[in-house]
Order: sequence, then C-alpha cells, then structure tokens
Amino acid sequence: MIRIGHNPNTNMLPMFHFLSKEHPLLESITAEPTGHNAMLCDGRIDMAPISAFSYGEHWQDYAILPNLSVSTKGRVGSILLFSKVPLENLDGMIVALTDTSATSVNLTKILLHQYYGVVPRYLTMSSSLQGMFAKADAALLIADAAIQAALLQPECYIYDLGEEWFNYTGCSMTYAVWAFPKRLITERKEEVFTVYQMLIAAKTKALINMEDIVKTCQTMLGGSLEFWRDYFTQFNYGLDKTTVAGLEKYLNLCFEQNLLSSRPVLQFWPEE
Ligand SMILES: C=C(O[C@@H]1C=C(C(=O)O)C=C[C@H]1O)C(=O)O
Repeated sequence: MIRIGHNPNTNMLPMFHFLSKEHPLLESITAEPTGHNAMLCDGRIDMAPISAFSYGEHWQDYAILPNLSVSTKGRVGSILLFSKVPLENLDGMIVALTDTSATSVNLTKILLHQYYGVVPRYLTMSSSLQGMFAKADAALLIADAAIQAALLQPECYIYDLGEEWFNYTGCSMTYAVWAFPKRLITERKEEVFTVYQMLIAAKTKALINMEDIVKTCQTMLGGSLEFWRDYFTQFNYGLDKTTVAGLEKYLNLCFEQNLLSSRPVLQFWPEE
C-alpha cells in the first residue's frame, strides 16, 4: 500500500481525475499543499504532489518522479497577489500569505524583495481575501481560493505571480513536484514504480480528455467552460529540461535569499 497525497484543487485535476480511487495499492489522503508537505516529512504519507519549495527543504531525503509537475511558463491564473496598492509601494506594509502554500509564499518574497525592491512585513493567514484585507495591505491566495476571489472581481490590483516570475527571470515556474522518500527506492521499489506508472497513465488520459476536466471544474466552482479551457492551456504537467531549468532557478534563488538552508540538487527516480 502506498499512501498518496490527494490535492482537491482544480489545478491538480489532470493528475487525479483519472487515477483509480479503488486500486488496492493506493490510499489517498486529501489535504492542501502545506498539509502534504508536513505529512510527507513526518511519514504519514509516502508520496505526494508537494510544494517545489518543500522539495528544496528536504532534497537530501526525497526523490522526484520524472515527467510530472505543476508548472507554467508565464501566467498561471491561480497564484494571485491581491493588493490595495501597486506592489512597488508595499515597502514596510503588511502582506498576508495563505497558510496553504510553500512555493508561492517564497515566490512572493523573492519577487517583492528582488524584483520590486520592497520589504514588507508578513502574516500567515487562512485563505480569505476579506479576512486578509482586514489585517493587511496585500494578500496571497493560491489555487481554488485565488480563482474564486478573482471571479468576484474585487476592487484592487491583482498580480499573477507566474507572469511576474516570467517577467523577472524569463523562466518557467514549477509550483509542485511529486516527491517520495529516497529510502523507498530500496524498501518498496516495485510498489513505487507501479504507482508512478499509474500517475503517468492518469495524466496522459487527462490531457487527451480535457473537456471532462473542464466540465468537472465548472461543476465545482462555476465560471464558463471557456474560462476553464483557457485556465488549463497555461499549465504544463511534465518536467522537461526547460521546466527543470526554471525549477532550479527558483530553488537557487531561494537558497541565495536565505529562504533555504542549502542549495538543492535534484534527484529523479526512476532515472530516464
Ligand atoms: C498552480 C498552483 O500551484 C500549487 C501551488 C503550491 C504552493 O504554492 O506551494 C503547491 C502546489 C501547487 O499545485 C495553484 O495552487 O494554483
């Protein structure tokens, strides 16, 4: 039995929609990214689409499954910094950060400090734009919470951090990777490999049946079919050389900004 992290947000549907929920080898544990980051670290699950940042914290212990990620080159549509003022005016002000994210929280810090040259104060809060704006001048939301807040057209500036990252670095951005503890390569090689094949098959099936996923998203969150079709055109669920270069750029900047204590080296299994 492999205990995998199931992320219920729409951006993850291409990974999970066609993954068997009844398979005897799988048990799914549903949580937001920070929940899975913590559960993988303390052994409550065996494998999950964790925050890329969390891989950077545990790279000595984890391996990455190849050809699976949540990435975009440019606009992402669901990693949004809502702000009462232009970002260049945030120096010394308060930025609320969702407690569901690790990658985007640190992406926000890199972009604000390095690209916009401002150093705000940060609060970690649960994902409610109203609650965050009661205490802060800007608010980071990710995933469905960000989509839902943006659909309500709040009166504020809205920055897409995939787009900001691309403007800053010219690179793609990887938000999540599928990781598992390296020791499983020796302890439970066959099971991990079988689950890997299931994940790749589920993703492949999703990418040729995107209309199913688009309709599911509309049922979940509303919005037009056109909106959801457009949302998914931005994503890359693989991990090719260009995508890996963007991931390395992000992790290296995290290290250089003292957000990570060591410079991560990526290790993939199975090796291609
Ligand atoms: C694209 C997204 O990426 C997510 C962002 C994450 C993070 O910031 O830690 C983790 C998992 C990703 O699925 C999103 O939430 O919209």
